[in-house]
Amino acid sequence: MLSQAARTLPGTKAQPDVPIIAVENLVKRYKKAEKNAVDGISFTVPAGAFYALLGPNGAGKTTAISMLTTTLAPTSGTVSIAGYDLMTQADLVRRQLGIVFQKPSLDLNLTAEENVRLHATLYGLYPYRPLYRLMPSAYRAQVHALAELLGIEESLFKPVKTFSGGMKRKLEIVRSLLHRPAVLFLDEPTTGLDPESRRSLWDYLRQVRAESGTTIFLTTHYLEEAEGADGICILNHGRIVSTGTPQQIKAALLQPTLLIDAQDREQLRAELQQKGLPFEEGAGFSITIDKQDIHHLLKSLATPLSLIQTQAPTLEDVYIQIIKQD
Ligand SMILES: Nc1ncnc2c1ncn2[C@@H]1O[C@H](COP(=O)(O)OP(=O)(O)OP(=O)(O)O)[C@@H](O)[C@H]1O
Repeated sequence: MLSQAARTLPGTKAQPDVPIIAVENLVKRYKKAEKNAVDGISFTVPAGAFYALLGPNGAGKTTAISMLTTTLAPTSGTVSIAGYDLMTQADLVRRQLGIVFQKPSLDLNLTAEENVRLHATLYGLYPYRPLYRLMPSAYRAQVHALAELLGIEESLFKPVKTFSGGMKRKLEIVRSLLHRPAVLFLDEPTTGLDPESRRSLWDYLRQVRAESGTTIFLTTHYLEEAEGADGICILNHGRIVSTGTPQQIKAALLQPTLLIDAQDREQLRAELQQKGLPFEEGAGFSITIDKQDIHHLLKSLATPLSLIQTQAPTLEDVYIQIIKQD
């Protein structure tokens, strides 16, 4: 469990019905570029949500997240985070953010705790003391609670160079949560991690959300990581090509597939052709069909079936379709 110090919610102006992130017509055109890298995107993220920004290489994700985190100036548009305006109140916005970028920025020769302490004192959160035990008790309580939350408390005093990739990521997250940000930005946080470390990182991030109410804004290439998101925004060529909950995005684009097969494939193929039903033949006959019509179709088939399966589309199926169509 978290100590009181770590549990305290961020000091933001966030209210449940007011979006914690509001982006309106955001544009970025790099110098000498012929096209906008981010081309007029608008979306909102409710406080406490888990929001995912997806898109293929070069879609504009890093450009967008860099603008939202105040490290890159927008060409035009407005962004407000926790009620503060990105253009006119960048300092206040920055205080609301925790950021974990693609490239780790840890000092490998220091221990995990020393990395955290350096960050805490650089950001003026606590006065610097040369030893952990001399640091204020509030700092020690907070570091301990966060390390426990992320499952690295036993390694706090070990040099970071002995850490696995997953542990380094977790340490960066501990560090980025120290000032109790309202929004935690994660740019492809699980790239390069093995499946087990990825899963464990997600378990811990879920816990972070549950315990602190922190909004999580993520970019990822791993579509299954976005399946559990409250909201998703898919970018391509700098524009939003789809947005909504994973269910809404899937429902709008893909219907479930019915997979059937028979000992007598020829007869089944002929029957499907006769009905004018488009199908793909592979491990069986894959038919895209309205849910209501499945029963009707099955009843009408004379060929004895050896396989009947319905397959719901994954976010990845939908994603590939969206990007192909764009
Ligand atoms: N500093 C820069 N100067 C000029 N063009 C840039 C710069 N950074 C990115 N771009 C261009 O902007 C577009 C969007 O790039 P961005 O890195 O934001 O995409 P991304 O979705 O993050 O891609 P990836 O998944 O590969 O990280 C690309 O066409 C890229 O070439």
